[in-house]
Amino acid sequence: MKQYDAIVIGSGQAGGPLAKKLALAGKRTALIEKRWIGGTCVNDGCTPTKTMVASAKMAYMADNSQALGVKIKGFSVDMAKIKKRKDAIVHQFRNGSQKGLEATRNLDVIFGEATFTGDKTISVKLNSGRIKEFNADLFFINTGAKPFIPEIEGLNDIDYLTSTTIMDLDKVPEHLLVIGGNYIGLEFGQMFSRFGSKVTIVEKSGRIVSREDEDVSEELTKILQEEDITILCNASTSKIKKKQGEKITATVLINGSEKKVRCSHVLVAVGRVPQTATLNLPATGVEMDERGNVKVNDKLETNIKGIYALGDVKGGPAFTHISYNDYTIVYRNLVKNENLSIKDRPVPYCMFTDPQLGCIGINETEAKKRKLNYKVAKLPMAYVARAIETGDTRGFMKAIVDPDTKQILGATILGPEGGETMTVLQMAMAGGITYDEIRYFVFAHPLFAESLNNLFMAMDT
Ligand SMILES: Cc1cc2nc3c(=O)[nH]c(=O)nc-3n(C[C@H](O)[C@H](O)[C@H](O)COP(=O)(O)OP(=O)(O)OC[C@H]3O[C@@H](n4cnc5c(N)ncnc54)[C@H](O)[C@@H]3O)c2cc1C
Ligand SMILES: NC(=O)c1ccc[n+]([C@@H]2O[C@H](COP(=O)([O-])OP(=O)(O)OC[C@H]3O[C@@H](n4cnc5c(N)ncnc54)[C@H](O)[C@@H]3O)[C@@H](O)[C@H]2O)c1
Repeated sequence: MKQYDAIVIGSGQAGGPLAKKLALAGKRTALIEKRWIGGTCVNDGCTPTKTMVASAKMAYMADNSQALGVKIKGFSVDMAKIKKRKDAIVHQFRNGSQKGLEATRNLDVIFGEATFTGDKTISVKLNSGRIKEFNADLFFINTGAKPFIPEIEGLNDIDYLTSTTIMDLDKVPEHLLVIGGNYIGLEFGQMFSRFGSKVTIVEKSGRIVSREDEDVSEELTKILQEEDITILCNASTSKIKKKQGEKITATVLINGSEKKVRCSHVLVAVGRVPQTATLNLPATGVEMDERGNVKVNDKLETNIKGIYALGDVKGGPAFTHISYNDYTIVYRNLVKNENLSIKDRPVPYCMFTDPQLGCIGINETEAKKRKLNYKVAKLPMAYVARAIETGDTRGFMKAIVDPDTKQILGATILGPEGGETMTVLQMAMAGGITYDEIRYFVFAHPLFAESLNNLFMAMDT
């Protein structure tokens, strides 16, 4: 059995950089990956989707160019070329990372699936079919998550799509039924609508993006409906049927009444589950919660000393930047002897619909729930000079502030480049810049960020 100082399982957004840094710090390290370097973000998540969102935006702009005085006649969408461009960017990112890892001294990159067989001992089924055993003092689990497939009668009888397989299509679906109305459902729903599909979104809750404030759901619903996307809320798919050579018929229950939706493709986008099943964690004594997430403390250590879990596999906010931040915390604590924790770290996020939805801190719903003394600043994008000039006034800026301390408690920016404007407020929050200072802050004109003056000006003191 080969012995390492450290074994990292999974080359996600934490695993790859952590393995490299541990090896460079002098620890004999192995990185075990069952599929591709870069994990979900690079291969099935952020990189390919945002590449395709860019193509969809181009189609939208071509379709709406007349309003800005530019006529684009007879544009068309070449799905095969969109896929080819996406694949090239994914390969560039993946291969670049792999080369960097393989060239790192002290680091072995091993392609195969890891399973615990005993205390801090794993067996790896190599891609060649051979099995090897390894042990180490330190383990880092970064095995991520995969799409959750709900039990729906008839679903397994069709070639349903997931967020991974939908990006392999080289033809535009005629009618895409999307089950789930949050990040994945909305990003893909809008993207394929812009490519030319008819899109129907079926959402179980009373509204899409149901974790956001109601006005955000309302505005985004309006925006998507303006693009002819059908949104069915309080809706669940009870049955799916497909006769040979015919379309798929989905039976959707909306507030108890039945509706038949005939479609050509079904995308399942109802959340993700941790990839812990094949790890056999009980063999090394690591505890999981009832959903299979690895339980960790604020320093990302499991109940077994020396075994850590990072990224999506531990549950909680599932974003690339959170997984990457997990790596920096674990690395700095172990190698730089710091005393960092994930407690109270900011969790910004941006949904890449168009317009984007960028969020940081608490929203109004949360402020109410916590019975805080708060005020709301809100500015429609229709009042933002940059939005008017560029011809896109959809959405609004909203911030929650503490009227006593003048601190910003949270912000939701639904608008063009909403993620970037949200980040300006995130920096203000981190630096303790108050909203009354932002009122009179000098921003370059005419940026979206400049309108943060007006956002806080519109509030009474
Ligand atoms: C369609 C889509 C779009 C997304 N867009 C965004 C976005 O815009 N912004 C954002 O912040 N987040 C986005 N996310 C979420 C983001 O991709 C994840 O939160 C992020 O990749 C974190 O992953 P991770 O580091 O936990 O592990 P992952 O990246 O999931 O990597 C886990 C790795 O472990 C490997 N593995 C699993 N089990 C084993 C085993 N037993 N042995 C060996 N290897 C194993 C897997 O093959 C995989 O490579 C998106 C996700 C999806 C699905
Ligand atoms: N831009 C980004 O940062 C980004 C983009 C894509 C994905 N992600 C990450 O990927 C994760 C998974 O995204 P997701 O959208 O699949 O999951 P999600 O958990 O965010 O949303 C799932 C949605 O499906 C609904 N739903 C659940 N069961 C349903 C059913 N049977 N019928 C209809 N609707 C149902 C839920 O109410 C919810 O609105 C997210 O947690 C997110 O962190 C992030």
